[in-house]
Amino acid sequence: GLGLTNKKDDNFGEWYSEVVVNGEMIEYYDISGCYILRPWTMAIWEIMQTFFDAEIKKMKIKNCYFPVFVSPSVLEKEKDHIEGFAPEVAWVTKSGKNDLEVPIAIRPTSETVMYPYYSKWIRGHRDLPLKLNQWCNVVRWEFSNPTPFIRSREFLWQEGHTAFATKDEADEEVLQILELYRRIYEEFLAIPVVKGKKSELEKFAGGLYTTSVEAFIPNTGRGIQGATSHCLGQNFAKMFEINFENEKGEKGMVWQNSWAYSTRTIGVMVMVHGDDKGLVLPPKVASVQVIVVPVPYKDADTQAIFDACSSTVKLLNENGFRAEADLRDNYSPGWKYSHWEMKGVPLRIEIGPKDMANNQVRVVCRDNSSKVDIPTSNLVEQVKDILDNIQQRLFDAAKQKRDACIKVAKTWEEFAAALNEKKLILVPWCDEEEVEKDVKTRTKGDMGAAKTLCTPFEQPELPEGTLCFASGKPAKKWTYWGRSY
Ligand SMILES: O=C1CCCN[C@@H]1CCCn1cnc2ccccc2c1=O
Repeated sequence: GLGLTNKKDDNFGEWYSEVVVNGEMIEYYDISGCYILRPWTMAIWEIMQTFFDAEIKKMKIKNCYFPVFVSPSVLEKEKDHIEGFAPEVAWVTKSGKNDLEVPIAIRPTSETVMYPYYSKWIRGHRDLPLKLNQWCNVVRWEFSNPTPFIRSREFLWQEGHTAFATKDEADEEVLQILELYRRIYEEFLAIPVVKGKKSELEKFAGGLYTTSVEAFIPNTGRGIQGATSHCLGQNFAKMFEINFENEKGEKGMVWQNSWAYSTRTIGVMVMVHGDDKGLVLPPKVASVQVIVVPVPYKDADTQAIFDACSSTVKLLNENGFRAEADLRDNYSPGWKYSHWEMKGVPLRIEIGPKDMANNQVRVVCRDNSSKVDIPTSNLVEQVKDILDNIQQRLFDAAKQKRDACIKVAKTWEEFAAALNEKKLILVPWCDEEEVEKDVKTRTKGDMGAAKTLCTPFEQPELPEGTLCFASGKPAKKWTYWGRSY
């Protein structure tokens, strides 16, 4: 049959795998950790890409494309950048039957691919700022449990790599990009995120500081890094000798940023909004926002009903909506309802003989199953309002659920209890790396250790004398902790 065999609140992992397959987003592939992205997924990716690409073009950031292959010499340019990641690098060692003289790496990220050329292209201050982005795939040969969209050996992303004459310019862009990532999540995917700064332990080791938008999955009680915007400082400029002559003729190193979001965003959206009937797509990213289904009746004028469906689709498409009609004559209306609910289409319009007679249509919302009959006279206006309401309802519901998972803890006992309750935990912390490592050790287990997720830019009041939840030392900041993906 059509329905899901797994329930979201019973066995989340199986539910998730079933929903992305039954919703026709993913097809499993014969190489572990690799997934086929079907059109239903690519349409969502392209809608986000259209928004983000237009926004970075407004910032005078240009798209480019660098090779997927990296020579070992540049990849291993800087030990501390690559050491932790080396096991994840995939290598090409042969062509045909012959071994390659020197193995070639597949890009896991493109700093080392691009920056030797940044060094060549940047001579004087007039060459700055250099702001490039690329839409591409990257490969990281991960070993922990692969999960469609969330953790795969190959994924699609955009990676921005910018170089400035001053730190101020870099600092400003880091936050501009982070705001775009917040908009991707909150305005398109209807997912609340926290903007903040990563700890020294969790940041990108090759950079100066890392900012991120952090989401949360209530069903598993795990935080998930939604997207990152790093200030690299002058670390890579030093490594790759990217310097320039400023106005006064002095030599200086550039200040750089790098930032990315990936197809992981889509997995977060499925996890947050999906239910036991399948996917639930926010209208802003739904490739089909409205599905029109004819409800023919034995002696009714079936052709007239089909024509009404087609003209309804035409009217909605002319007004900027993404609508389709399911006129297949080999499936019943009931079958079609389940099918498009599984695929998460936000709005269904049913047209039967009664609707025809009353010049109305029956509208059903996917998120809360509400049904309403609306006159065909101002259909476009009503559909616009209903889709906007669905978008807002999905965000409000996700935010309410996420906020209900937030727990403030001031002592170790409160922290440990909250962790067991799968909470997102906000604590006063002394900001000492040793303490962070100690918490990881103390919370190690088959569920994974607790770690810092981010220090939110929005800091609650921290009264004088507040002590760190873990070390008892004077607390310096409020920080979100939890288990994570
Ligand atoms: O996040 C971003 C944003 C986009 C550009 N890259 C940065 C940092 C990537 C960090 N990283 C992550 N996995 C890796 C895996 C293998 C080799 C190197 C790396 C690596 O440098």
